[in-house]
Amino acid sequence: MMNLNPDTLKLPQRELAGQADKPILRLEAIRKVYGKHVVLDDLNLTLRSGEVVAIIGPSGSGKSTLLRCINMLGPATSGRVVVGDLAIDESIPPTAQQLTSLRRSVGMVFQSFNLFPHMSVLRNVSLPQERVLGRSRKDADKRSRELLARVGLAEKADQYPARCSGGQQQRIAIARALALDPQIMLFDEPTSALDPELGLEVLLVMQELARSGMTMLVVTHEMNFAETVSDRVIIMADGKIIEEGPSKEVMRDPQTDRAKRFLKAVKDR
Ligand SMILES: Nc1ncnc2c1ncn2[C@@H]1O[C@H](COP(=O)(O)OP(=O)(O)OP(=O)(O)O)[C@@H](O)[C@H]1O
Repeated sequence: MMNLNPDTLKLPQRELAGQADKPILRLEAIRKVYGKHVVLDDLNLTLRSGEVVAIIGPSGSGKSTLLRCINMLGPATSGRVVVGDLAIDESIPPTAQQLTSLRRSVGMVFQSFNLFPHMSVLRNVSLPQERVLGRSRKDADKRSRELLARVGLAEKADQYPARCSGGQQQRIAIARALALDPQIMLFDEPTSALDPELGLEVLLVMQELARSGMTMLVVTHEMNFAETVSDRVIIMADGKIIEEGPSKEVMRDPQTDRAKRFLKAVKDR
């Protein structure tokens, strides 16, 4: 079986020159409270254009909640999310225009694929483009076929999702998110519902996406991904970022306090 081996699949240094300082996503003092339970505790985070950041941490540390705040699927209690030129105060209901801009700018891939079972694969990828971007069906279908080819599924376009494996369905979900030409892609444990072999297909697509320069924020338990594909690793616990740093530093040197905390966070899951 193929493997995401750090030595065989190490990416060439991606070209970030010229954009390295440009923040594309800024989270400012994000706080999320359920009753007395503080799930996100004044969290700050900045992603630069083209950066791939892996978030790891024990169950219940707030990783999914954070992603859901970024695209307002579950707004934070307070704080600000800035995506490119769009700034959203999480404590105020967004306008329809803000929400549309956000949905265009931020693509999201979930653990479950959430494809429409009664629509063909092609239609699943085309429909959001028509609804959100106002593309014609012809243009949307053309773009969908390009993206399905990019995720290795050109031949599945006219089939129904039920005829596709879990790994294929997740790759379709990635194509669907990419079809809106997002500035950032969020992934919430995209492989955890899949057998390792099918998960690998998805990871390889994500690796290709990272290589192409897409800005990505990825909640994952895939240590190989965090080590070989991401530029930076963030460790969350109790709604806070307890550690962060370049992947190689965090993942490679088991002697540092940082790495020990990281390993404990993963073991505690
Ligand atoms: N709707 C809700 N109402 C109350 N508490 C919630 C709600 N959604 C999440 N929580 C709590 O928020 C905390 C963080 O949950 P979250 O799903 O973000 O964690 P996580 O780090 O993604 O965990 P996992 O790795 O298990 O998915 C948990 O304690 C959870 O019980």
